[in-house]
Amino acid sequence: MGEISGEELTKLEKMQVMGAREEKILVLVRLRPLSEKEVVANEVADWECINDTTILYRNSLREGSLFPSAYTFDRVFRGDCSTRQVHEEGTKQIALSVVSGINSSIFAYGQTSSGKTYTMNGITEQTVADIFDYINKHEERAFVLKFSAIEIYNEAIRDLLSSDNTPLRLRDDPERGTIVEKVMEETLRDWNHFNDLVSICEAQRQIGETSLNERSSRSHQILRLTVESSAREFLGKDNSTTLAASVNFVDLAGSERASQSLSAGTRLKEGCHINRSLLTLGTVIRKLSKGRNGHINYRDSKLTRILQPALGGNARTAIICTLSPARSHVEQTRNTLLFACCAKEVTTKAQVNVVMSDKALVKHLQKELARLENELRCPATASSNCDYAALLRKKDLQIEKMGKEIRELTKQRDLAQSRVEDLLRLVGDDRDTRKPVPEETWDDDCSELESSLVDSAGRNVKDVALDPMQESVGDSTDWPVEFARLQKRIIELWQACNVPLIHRTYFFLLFRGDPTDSIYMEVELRRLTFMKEMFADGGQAVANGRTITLASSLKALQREREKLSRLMRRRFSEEARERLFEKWGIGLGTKRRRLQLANRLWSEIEDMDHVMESASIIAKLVRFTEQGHALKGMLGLSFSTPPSRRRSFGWKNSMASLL
Ligand SMILES: Nc1ncnc2c1ncn2[C@@H]1O[C@H](COP(=O)(O)OP(=O)(O)OP(=O)(O)O)[C@@H](O)[C@H]1O
Repeated sequence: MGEISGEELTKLEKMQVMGAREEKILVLVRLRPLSEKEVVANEVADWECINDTTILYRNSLREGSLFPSAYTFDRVFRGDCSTRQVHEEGTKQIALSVVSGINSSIFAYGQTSSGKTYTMNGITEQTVADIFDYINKHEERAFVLKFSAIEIYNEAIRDLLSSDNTPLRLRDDPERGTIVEKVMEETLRDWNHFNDLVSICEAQRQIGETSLNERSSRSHQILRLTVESSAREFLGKDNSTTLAASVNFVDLAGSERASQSLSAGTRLKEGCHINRSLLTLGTVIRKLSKGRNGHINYRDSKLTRILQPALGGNARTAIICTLSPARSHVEQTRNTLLFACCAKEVTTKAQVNVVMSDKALVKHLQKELARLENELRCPATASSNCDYAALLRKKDLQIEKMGKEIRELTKQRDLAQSRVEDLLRLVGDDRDTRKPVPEETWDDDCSELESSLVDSAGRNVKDVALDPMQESVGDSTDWPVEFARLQKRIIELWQACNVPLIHRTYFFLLFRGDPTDSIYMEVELRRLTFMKEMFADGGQAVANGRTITLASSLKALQREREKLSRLMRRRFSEEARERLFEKWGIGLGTKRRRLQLANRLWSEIEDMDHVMESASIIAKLVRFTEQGHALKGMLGLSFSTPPSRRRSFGWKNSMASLL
């Protein structure tokens, strides 16, 4: 086992090789028996599981018909079912996906005292026992298990394996999504070690007292087990690959209203936070249940940020909704069932997560590239009867895919640059805000903008491509139609995000509908969607000490227009300028005509003639036409161009060393 250390794994390149598997969240309902306290209080059990999938409210006649009396889920468990049965017949298959490299999450949701902790403790224990059992039966693979545990209490994250109470921070990692910074991760030695760690967590978890449940857990708890495995046969060899995935066990705090647990003082404060997190969880689930359209507010609470992959992302998910059968809890029970009904409409897209070693990945890509290039050169040998154009098209698409993979690899090698920095660079460089730049330096500005374009296209492929919530280019076979759709969407987003006009112009003129352009279109679309979301979310970011907001990008855009207007005097003769003013309806007697024209460029984005004309003017101003072809080559996927002839950028140098 020691051969694949955690450190070693961080050096490996991660790749998702299999197509995503889309499936609905598995929703289970578990009814607990009446508690002793409820029996003593002469409570009546009003809920009954009438078969394996349906739960019935038996008191509906007395209550009238305002609510449905029967609810159907993937599986319902009666009060006398054991947790083992819930695991075996409900969660086991999903939880155990983790050994095959598929992320999974098991949640317990329900009001206080309904049995969440009781259920999750058992499910966690049995899953870990199953994993150890699996490991014992698969000696041909070497496994590493890592365990971490956090709680979210009053919207502060605490490490349950550490006695340090300092709240942990969340960070958006371009590679791994939202991560909890500095969380302790213990490598599990054996079953006893696991039990020791769980005991530490239990002791650390905040326990409060409410009138509903004397040992009510007031925090959300997330236990995470990461499983990595490699075939022993290939360990340490060039072609070694590792499966890596995590399973989350999530025991949520009670979903009841703060008022209902007769909370006061500290308890009331807790209740508000708990409700805020659960409210966001409810909103996210409700929105997702209606499809993925529109903004999903994952970022509104720590809980949903951390659990984003489990809620519609790269994971298999099961939610166990726990219920008390007591009549006095009917309102909360219905709320829980409503949540469960929404949850069963939500789909996730799990993938097998394969980690490849540097060498294995490069070797694989080189081989594949050579094969594709060979087939392109000699199509007849590839298939004598098939349609040559169709073959070319297929190969083009494959090459695009390969290019994407290669750039993913280079991205890994350049972790120093974060996605936000890349985005900020594109929004515009406002280092020159304090002193105006003389016209003589304009060409430098252009090349700087040009570099940022190349840089962003080269570096952002993987992080944007991995975001499951982003819009995707899809597999449309009708490329011209798809191209027009993407182009329109990108132009709209440029406008919405105040993207510099030179960037728009370069991009617009370079990518004119060639099928191999699709990868750039995809990157651009996703990058812009992310940027728009960032702005929409309140939107500011800091890079190199500079803050960029929607407002500052607008200012930068205005400065760019002013620079362009100054450049018109240098690049166009007076006669040419006058022709342009006339064409653009700018009165020759009016003031600041050049600025008027600059202000109109790229302003009517619905009109493609206007867009084309704007791009053509800017291209002349920045002498883009002379550099166009070279620039496209520099964007990184021109396989036929020897690396030495390309302009040199950091990430491309590292690429050259790989190939
Ligand atoms: N299915 C069950 N069978 C028997 N007893 C159960 C069952 N579910 C829960 N209980 C008991 O009910 C009580 C409350 O359960 P538990 O603490 O798990 O509730 P909870 O939903 O986690 O509450 P809280 O949100 O306040 O933490 C415990 O004493 C537990 O042993």
